[in-house]
Amino acid sequence: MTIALLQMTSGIEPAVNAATLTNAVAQAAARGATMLFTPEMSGLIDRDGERAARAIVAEADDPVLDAVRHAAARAGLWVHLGSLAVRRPDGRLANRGFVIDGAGAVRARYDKLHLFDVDLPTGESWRESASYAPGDMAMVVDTPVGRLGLAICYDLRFPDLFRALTDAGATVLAVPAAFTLPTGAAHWSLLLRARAVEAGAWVVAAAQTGQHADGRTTYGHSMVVDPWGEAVLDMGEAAGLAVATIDPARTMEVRQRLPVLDHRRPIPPVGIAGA
Ligand SMILES: O=C(O)CNC(=O)[C@H](CS)NC(=O)CCC(=O)C(=O)O
Repeated sequence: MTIALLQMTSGIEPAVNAATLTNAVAQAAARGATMLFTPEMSGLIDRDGERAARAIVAEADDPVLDAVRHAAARAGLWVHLGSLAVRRPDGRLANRGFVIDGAGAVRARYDKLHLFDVDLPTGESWRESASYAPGDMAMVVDTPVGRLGLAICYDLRFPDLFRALTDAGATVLAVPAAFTLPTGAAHWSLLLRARAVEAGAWVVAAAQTGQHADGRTTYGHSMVVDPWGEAVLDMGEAAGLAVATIDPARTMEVRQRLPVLDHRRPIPPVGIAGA
């Protein structure tokens, strides 16, 4: 099964990002892919809050979602649109991922659960929760590549979410991202490989990369990790499209060889000695 990943340097103009996405859909189909994966915030990367607020609309009015759905239908390709910023009915924003089928229909949505409120030693400071509301539901969805568990970026640091997705039958875990440079260099591949090994599942992580028009820099290194923890694709820093092969039989083989999912135990109460 061939999948495609789009590594992007999304900018501040949704129409330009939409064109990159629709081109990638056509290219991925031409290269024989069954499904395309795109990064977090594919449709807009803009840290200018006022300008972004004008560009971010309700899901039903989102021009990027509309363009990608039509492209998917034209190509007969499934697409995981890693995320878009959308305005919720209550006025707050959601960082929302979409799984779109080969007829252009939205099969699943997922609103990022863990919001990135972090101060880095470099002086970079993020307060995602100032504008975004967290989701209230985790999600798996059946796709041609298997049962797909949905996560977004900073979610990668919370293994409980991935455990829940695995318990719900996920055999492929999607982690679209826009990682920072320092945290990417220190933790990105480590955490992706750990999630794959713990779950005995494929991890597909399409990422933002490079210097964005809003001034930020992202880490890149979109990856596919197999259920044994081996990185079968690492896209480095250049933007563009790559393909990889997902073998569902490999999941079963690894889960049989090392049946950690069957060996789980309810964790008994934790004693605190010396207290
Ligand atoms: O808001 C946008 O425009 C795009 N979204 C992001 O950049 C998000 C939220 S600020 N970034 C992360 O979650 C980085 C996590 C990370 O780097 C880590 O966990 O180390």
